[in-house]
Amino acid sequence: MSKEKLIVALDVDSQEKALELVGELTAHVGFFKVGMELFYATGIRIVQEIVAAGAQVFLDLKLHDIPNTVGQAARVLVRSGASIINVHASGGGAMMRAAGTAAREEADRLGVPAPLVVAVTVLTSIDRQTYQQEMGFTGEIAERVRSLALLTRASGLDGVVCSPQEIRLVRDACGPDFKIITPGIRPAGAQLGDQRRVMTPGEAVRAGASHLVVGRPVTEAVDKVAAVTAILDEIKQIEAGC
Ligand SMILES: O=c1ccn([C@@H]2O[C@H](COP(=O)(O)O)[C@@H](O)[C@H]2O)c(=O)[nH]1
Repeated sequence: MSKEKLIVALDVDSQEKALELVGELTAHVGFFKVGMELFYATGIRIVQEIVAAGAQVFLDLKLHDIPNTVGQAARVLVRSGASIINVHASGGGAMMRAAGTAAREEADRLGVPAPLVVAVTVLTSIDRQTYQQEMGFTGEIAERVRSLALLTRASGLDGVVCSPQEIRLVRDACGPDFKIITPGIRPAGAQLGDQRRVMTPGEAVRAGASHLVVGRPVTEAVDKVAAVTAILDEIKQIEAGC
């Protein structure tokens, strides 16, 4: 269970570096995230290679454009074999419906399982001050995450990306089957970097996350296997009810 719960973010700039990380971690990790840096450097082939190596891929490109453009892009991304693709919820309901419909249609056409399509709510790097003073919102981040999660569900998508600090409110609002994918995961004592709304792996699992996304705490560790093992042990302890 914990092997699928943890998604390691491959934030590197070449196929060689990505496949080296996959090779090193694959005995422990069943899910990897391909984001903009790696995708722009390598294209869709890197996703196909990781899938061929036996792991699942969250293709984190955060599509955000007019509905037709996002729908057509989602159609192409389904051909990669990714298990999860995503859009920005702030693109609106029509855009999200276009992504979901296109992904299901293309998967049907190819005779493959449709990927989960999820929507990013408020980036985990944004804190209250940035949200209100720079971005000009008057309410709380949690309120916006809740309303975007409800819009995501109403638009027929499978779940959201949010910070671990909003897991419980999204779970309460959207129900037990809604996927909640949380970056902003930092083991106790780890560097925050640019992340602002964070929790530890154990806290996020206890709050009800479907998947945890972890990048630098693993990929920048001297002993990456030890870093992953420590996170998995923390997840397992919570799952076992300790
Ligand atoms: O709100 C968001 C959405 C996506 N991300 C992505 O997750 C990883 C986190 O990496 P760390 O090194 O563990 O900070 C990264 O690829 C982001 O693009 C996010 O952090 N927050």
